[in-house]
This record gives sequence, structure tokens and C-alpha cells, in this order.
Amino acid sequence: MIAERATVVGAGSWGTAFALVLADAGLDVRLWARRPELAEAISTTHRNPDYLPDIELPTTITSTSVVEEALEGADLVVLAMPAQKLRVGLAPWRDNLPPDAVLVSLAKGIELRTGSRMSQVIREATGVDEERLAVVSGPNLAREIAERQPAAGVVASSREATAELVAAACASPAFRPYTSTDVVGCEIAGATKNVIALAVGAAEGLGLGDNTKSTVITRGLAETLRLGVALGADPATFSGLAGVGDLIATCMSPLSRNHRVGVGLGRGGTLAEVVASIGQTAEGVTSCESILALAAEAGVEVPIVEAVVAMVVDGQRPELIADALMLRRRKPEKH
Ligand SMILES: NC(=O)C1=CN([C@@H]2O[C@H](COP(=O)(O)OP(=O)(O)OC[C@H]3O[C@@H](n4cnc5c(N)ncnc54)[C@H](O)[C@@H]3O)[C@@H](O)[C@H]2O)C=CC1
Ligand SMILES: O=C(CO)COP(=O)(O)O
Repeated sequence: MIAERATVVGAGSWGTAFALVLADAGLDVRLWARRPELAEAISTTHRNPDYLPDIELPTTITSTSVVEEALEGADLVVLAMPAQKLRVGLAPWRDNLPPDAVLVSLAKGIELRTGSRMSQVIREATGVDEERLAVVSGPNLAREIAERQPAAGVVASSREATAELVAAACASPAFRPYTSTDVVGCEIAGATKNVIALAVGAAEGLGLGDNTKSTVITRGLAETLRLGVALGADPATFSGLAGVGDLIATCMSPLSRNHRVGVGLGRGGTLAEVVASIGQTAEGVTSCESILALAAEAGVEVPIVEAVVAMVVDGQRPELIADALMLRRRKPEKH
């Protein structure tokens, strides 16, 4: 089977950029926006006035705010909502999904309270079989993707043929998807790197330099790997695009919203001020607690995630947290 028609649910930054990738790969794309006026603007001007407004979208992308219209003939249903909105956001879609459509998750987060990964939320909320589900992850900052700068990603599904179907649907001259069957690894890596990016951003905001940032990234990767492996992931995933690849992009790029929230906190801003000034989703802020809870349940030490929770949730000052991380008991690097 070849996918010809895709519905992208959520016309934010990543939904819009990924719709462009699918269109460049030759698919007819329906981009669903919650607000009818936004859908109308996208369909008539071929731009999204609210996200990436300077990017001209291919004319094979049309937009609607009507669920049934959006889903007509869809081979792929791509979910581009924020992690904490996914379960409730899926409610109007559940009973309208075409029976054979493959669902694709773009969100990088862990649900609060349940600790569920996005693919688990989707399965629970829609009842679809895991073989009809794929996740896309990797170093994919929406602006760079929308500008068609060369990049690669990972499409993971427990069923290889599903990963291949989705990869074929998003392979374009500027986007090179690799396939994987490690859904757990891709999801844990994608969610946790946002939290590590908050820590790296905070270090930058405190005026600290590249040695510090590199240390946080490397030790952040170590704790992400420990957590992922404890949850059943393939360790090799963490040295790939969804692991170290996305970690580098998100931790180092001024385009990353998580990085920017961290910088703002490091400079002394309050969480409310910093998040409001960005005005877009920064998943690490709302997923750090659930990742810490997952780690506690699995008996895995995640000191950087813990430090971010202290900074973001408990409002502790970042400089005190940096000191606490440095004073931890010394140990062999591999642990
Ligand atoms: N922006 C990026 O560069 C990338 C983002 N991601 C992930 O994609 C997910 C979405 O992020 P962005 O598009 O960047 O966020 P965004 O903040 O730019 O847009 C979020 C979109 O979700 C919609 N939305 C919010 N609540 C909703 C609800 N209850 N029902 C339906 N739609 C709802 C909003 O209207 C908006 O269109 C996040 O998990 C993020 O981590 C992944 C890779 C790259
Ligand atoms: O996931 C991303 C890049 O791969 C986007 O990161 P931010 O959500 O921090 O902007």
C-alpha cells in the first residue's frame, strides 16, 4: 500500500511544517485547524498566518476545521497536538477514523498523571491496534524543516511495514526518514531531550559556557539511555537521530522553545513570564514531572530531570541546582 492522502491534526508549528514535508513527498494533505478562520486563511493564502507565516505552503495542502471533511479518504492521520492535549484532542476523531488509516504521532512528551507515552495514549483513546501506529522523531526543528533545509528523522512502528509506509509518505528531497521498530526508545528519547534542553538553556542563561552545556548534554543522554533501557528500549536508538541527534539540535538551537524557556529561567525570569513570552508549546515544562515519576517507578536515577523538576515545578533557583548537581557523589562514568 502507498499512502496518497494525509490528514494532519493540529496546525501549529510542527503540524504545518510536517504537512509541507508530506506535500513535498507527493501526498494530498488536509491540515486540520481548530479555528475555522485559520483553516480558511491557510486554504486561501497558502500560508499559516499564526505559525511560520513567511513560509509559502504547497497548493496540495488544503485546510479545514471540520473533522469529517479532514478525514475523507485519509490513508494517514498525523497527530500534531501537544502531548497534554492529545487524549482530549483525540475525542472527536475516534469514531470517524477510516478503518485502515495509519495513525502517526508527532508529539514529544509523556502524559501527566498516567505517565503514558504518546502511542499508549493514542491506542487507549482510539482503540487502534499498535500495528497501525507510527511515531516520528529526530532533530526536526519546525522552522528549518519548513525552509527545506536537509534533515533526517526516524519513523518507528512495532510493524516494519507500517514504518516503511509512513517513511515513504514523508521522504522528500529535503527530508530523509529512517525506519525503526523501537517505538519505546524513540518516544522516551523525544520526550526526555526536551527536559535536558531546559537544563542546557538554564546553564546558558546563567552565563555558563560550552563545557557546561556539553556536560549536561552528555550526562543527559546517559540518564535518558538508562531510563529507556529500563522501559524496554533498544540502547542503539539513543545513539541515533531520535537520541543524540535530537538532543544536540534541541539543546543547542536558539530555535528550540525548550532551550529558550531554559535560557529565560537561567536569566531569572519566572516560569509564567518565560512561557508566555514564547507563546508556543515547550513540552519539557509539562512532561518533566511525568518523566521523573516514570524513572522513580523503574528505579532509575535521573538527576538532571530531577533538577529541572526542582527548577520548573518547585521554582528553585537554577544556580543552586547547578551546585547540587556538581556535588553529587562521584562514580564511574558508565553508571
Ligand atoms: N515545533 C517543532 O519544531 C517540533 C515539535 N514537535 C512536537 O510536536 C508537538 C506539537 O508541537 P508544535 O506544533 O510545535 O506546537 P505549537 O504550540 O506550535 O502548536 C500546537 C497546536 O496544537 C493545537 N492544539 C492545542 N490544543 C489542542 C486541542 N485540545 N485539540 C486540538 N488541537 C490543539 C494548537 O491550536 C496548535 O495548532 C509537540 O509535542 C512538540 O514537542 C516535534 C518536533 C518538532
Ligand atoms: O523537537 C524539536 C526538534 O526536534 C523541537 O524542539 P522544541 O519543542 O524545543 O522547539
